Amino acid sequence: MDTLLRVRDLVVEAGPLRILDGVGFDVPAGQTLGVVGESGSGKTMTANAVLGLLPAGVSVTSGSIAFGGTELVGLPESRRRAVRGSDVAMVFQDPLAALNPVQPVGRQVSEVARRREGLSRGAAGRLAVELLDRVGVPDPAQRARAYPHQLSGGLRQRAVIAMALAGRPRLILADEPTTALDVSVQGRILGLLAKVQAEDGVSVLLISHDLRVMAHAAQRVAVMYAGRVVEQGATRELLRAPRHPYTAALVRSVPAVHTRSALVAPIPGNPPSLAALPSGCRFHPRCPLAAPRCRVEQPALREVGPDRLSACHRAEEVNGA
Ligand SMILES: Nc1ncnc2c1ncn2[C@@H]1O[C@H](COP(=O)(O)OP(=O)(O)OP(=O)(O)O)[C@@H](O)[C@H]1O
Repeated sequence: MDTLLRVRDLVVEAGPLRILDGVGFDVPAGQTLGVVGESGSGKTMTANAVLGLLPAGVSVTSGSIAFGGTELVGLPESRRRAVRGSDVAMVFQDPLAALNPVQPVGRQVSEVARRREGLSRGAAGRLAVELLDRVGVPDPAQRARAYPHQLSGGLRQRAVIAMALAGRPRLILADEPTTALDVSVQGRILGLLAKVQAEDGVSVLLISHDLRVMAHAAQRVAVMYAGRVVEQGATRELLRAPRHPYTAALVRSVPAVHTRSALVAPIPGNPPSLAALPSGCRFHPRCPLAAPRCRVEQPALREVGPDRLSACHRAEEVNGA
C-alpha cells in the first residue's frame, strides 16, 4: 500500500511544554486515516504541524513529515505554501469560517477551480455547479448564487467540500468536520466524505474526538492520548478488539460503537495536563491494567498483531469491549 503522508517521531513544543511527543502514523494513498482522542490529546496540533500552520511560539523541534516523498519539516515557507495551496485541502468544524460571507458559494468554488486549472470563468462556473451537484447540494445552479448565510449548516459544509474538490487535492484534512452540525446531517456529511474519497482516490486525514465518526468514515485509526499515538490499526478490527486500555475505555464510553452491551461507561478521571505529565505510561493513573512497570517505564508503540500497533506493556492482556 502506497503511503501519501508519513509522519515519524514528530515532536512539537511550546517553550518547555512538549505538545506532541514522538507522534507517528501513515495516511495511505486513497484512504482515510482517522485521528481520535479526548480534548487536548494533540489532534489539532498534529494537523497544524502537517499544514505548517502552528501558532506563534509553537514549533516542530524534531521528527519527519513526508508528503508524497517530500520532507516538509524544514522546507522553506514558500514551498510549504505551494504544497498547502495545491495538494492539501482543508475542511474545518465551522464552514462559515471557511467561506467568504460576501461572495456567492458557486463563485467561491469556481475561483478555486480557476486557480488550480486555469479555466475560463464560464467553464469554472459550470464546474462549480457540477461539483455542488456531486456533493449533494439540491438545485445546484440556483444554490450556486446563494450567499453562505442563506444556506443551512449542512449545505455550507457541502459547499466547503465542493471547494476542496475543486482544487483537486491529494489530501483532504478534515478537523471535526461534523461537530458543529445537527446530528441529523452529521452522518450524511461523513458519508459524503467517504464517497468523494473513494471516487477521487483522494486521501483523508480525519480528526475527531468521536469514535462513531471513525466507525463511519475511516478505514484506519490512530488513537492519541496526551500527545502520543497509543494505538493504530484498521478501524473495524481496532474497535472490535482494542489492544490498548485507553482505546478499550473509549469504546466502552460510546453507545453506538459498544455493541455487546447497553452499558456505557465514561472514562474515569481526566487526561493529564502537559505541565504535569505522569511518569511512565501517561495513561497509567486512569488504567485498570496498570502494573508497577507502567508507573516507571513509558511503553513504545510496537507491533502487537497483524496490522496493529499498541503502546501498552500489557497489550496482550487487554480485553476488548
Ligand atoms: N498556542 C499554544 N501554546 C501552548 N500550548 C498549546 C497551544 N495551543 C494548544 N496548546 C496545548 O496543546 C495541547 C494539544 O492541543 P490540541 O488543540 O492539539 O488538542 P486536540 O486534541 O485537538 O483537542 P480539541 O479536541 O479540544 O481540539 C493541549 O494541551 C493544549 O492546551
